[in-house]
Amino acid sequence: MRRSIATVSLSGTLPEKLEAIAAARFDGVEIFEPDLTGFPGRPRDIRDMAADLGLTIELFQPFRNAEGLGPAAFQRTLHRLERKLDLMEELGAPLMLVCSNVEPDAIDDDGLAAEQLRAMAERAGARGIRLGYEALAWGTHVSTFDHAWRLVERADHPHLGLILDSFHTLALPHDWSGIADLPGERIFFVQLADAPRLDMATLMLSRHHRCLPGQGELNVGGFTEAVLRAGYTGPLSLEIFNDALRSAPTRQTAKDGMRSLLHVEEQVRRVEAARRILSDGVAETKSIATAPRRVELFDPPTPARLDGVAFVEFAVNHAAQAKLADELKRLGFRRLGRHRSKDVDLYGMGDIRFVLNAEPHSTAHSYYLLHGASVCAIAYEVDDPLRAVGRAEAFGCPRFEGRVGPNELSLPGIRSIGGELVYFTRRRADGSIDFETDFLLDDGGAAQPDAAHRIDHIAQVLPEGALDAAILFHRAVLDLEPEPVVVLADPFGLVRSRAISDQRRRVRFPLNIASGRNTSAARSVSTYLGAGVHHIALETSDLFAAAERLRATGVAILPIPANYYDDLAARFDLDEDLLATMTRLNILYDRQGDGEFFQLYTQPFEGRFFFELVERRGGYDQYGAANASIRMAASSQLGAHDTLVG
Ligand SMILES: O=C(O)c1ccc(O)c(O)c1
Ligand SMILES: [Mg+2]
Repeated sequence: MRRSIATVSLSGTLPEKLEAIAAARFDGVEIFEPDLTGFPGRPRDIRDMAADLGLTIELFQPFRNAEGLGPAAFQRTLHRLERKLDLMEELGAPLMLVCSNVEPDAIDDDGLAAEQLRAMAERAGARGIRLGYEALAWGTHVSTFDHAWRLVERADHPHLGLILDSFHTLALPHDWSGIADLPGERIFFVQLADAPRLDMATLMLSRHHRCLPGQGELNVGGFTEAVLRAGYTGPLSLEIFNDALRSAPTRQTAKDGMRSLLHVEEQVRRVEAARRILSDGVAETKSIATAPRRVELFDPPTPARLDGVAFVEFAVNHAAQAKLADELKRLGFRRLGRHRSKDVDLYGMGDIRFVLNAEPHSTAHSYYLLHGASVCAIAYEVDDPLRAVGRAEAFGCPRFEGRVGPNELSLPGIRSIGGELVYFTRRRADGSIDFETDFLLDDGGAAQPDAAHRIDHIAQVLPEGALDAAILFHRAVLDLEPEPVVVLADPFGLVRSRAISDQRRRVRFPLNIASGRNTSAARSVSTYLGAGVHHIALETSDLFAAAERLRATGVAILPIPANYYDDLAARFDLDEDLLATMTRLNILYDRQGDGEFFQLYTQPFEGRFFFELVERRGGYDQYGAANASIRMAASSQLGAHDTLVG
């Protein structure tokens, strides 16, 4: 598959954009006219620049409000067209995007529009240039792909074809199943963009909130599969109008764009596979469903099976190491061992493993210097760690090789987008996890019942604008799926939160973005330079027993106001004794259908992160979003130092 991107998708000057696009290994580029008009050189300089970078200029766009015009206005269109064809000849662009007329006075006459498109195609054809007609979703008379196709078919000119754009096709409630029946050779170009489903005018959604495929909620994979089934063989080109990307780092956007296209290609394979299974046995649909595809698609190693979080690694110095160890012991963790060659301790409770890394001259140490005591790595338990790394590399993640001492294992790992490390490790037949061989294990200490047995979720805060990239990373690399966005109220602003998780809910990450400057999440990001783990929730089978134990060992629990419990009593029919116990133990509550959720929070560690204990009953599948605002308000009442992560 040839991969392309429109220059409007990136920030920067035109040369910066082209360099970033080439560095991310795109094959081609759509030149968006304002990028050219504002460039202090001639079109031929742009052609040379693209050629030097190994980029094909696929298309020049947009040519607007060209059809459905009265005679005088159409004469002006033809005049304008000739000037732009001059430009395109110099630019070396073979295809012009003509979008459907959006002027209120456009004439509603298909015959006229088709005739005018034909006249334009005749002019373009004389120069060896082709025109592609695209329906804008807010076009005055032509707003759907099938209407645009009827005009193209009626105009019947070899230099006129159809341009399909996933946004315009999928954003409207319009049946797009006919795409696969279009003649593929008449589809001249395909643009891809995703978007969230927001209740706003399509024009606003398109101009400001498009996002990379995989970051939004449109079925871009299904759309692309239909386009390829129609027999289309041209490039897939990203066209992302997005406010945040206009100011995001250019190279990062280009890299994310490539990851997104690769993700779409894999989605297409999945749609094809599902279609093949569906059509098995239905003879007449079988040939259509399994007609050989004409282009090759990205085929990465399949996702490894995710069985959970194997360990979480904290970057600490000696003082923080001792303090965190003390906190963990009060929570019920035991020291399980010490690293063979490094200043690193392993703590555990149930299946939970925390690594406290105070080794000087290590990646963890650099992380500590930059961010303070914080989570610097997360390791996943998978069935095949090397396949997991191979897949991540295929999606453009740099592999990480740490320093390995004698008798130590080299853990396969990658650097994640925020700079933290991601490791993959495997459980052995004897039940131990691979990475534990690096530790000289203690022989235990007094066994006590575990307060918690596994990690339920790890919540992270991300800088403004980083959520979409994080969603795409986890989706493409780890095959996690995003859950719906929720908005949480902090006393000093709003926090947008979107969780991503695997189907079996072995791994769950709520990702939080603070939109104000003063929310706890925003202050945490600015104080500690970047993203980070905000809290770790541990799952327990008996939160009430665990809470009593934490009280006894002196863990500082976040105090919850009495008003909250009055409100609970009003909202839910809860047993009075239960409510009294929850009040005493600062346990919060939520309900979803028959499912119930109990949770409590510890006070923040060094103002950086905290722990949560949760008990899920009866299939409760959320995170107590209703309680997050209570938590943020409650922690704002703590001492100034401790309020940072709220
Ligand atoms: O918003 C627009 O005007 C616009 C222009 C060109 C396109 O290809 C498109 O999808 C939208
Ligand atoms: Mg478009």
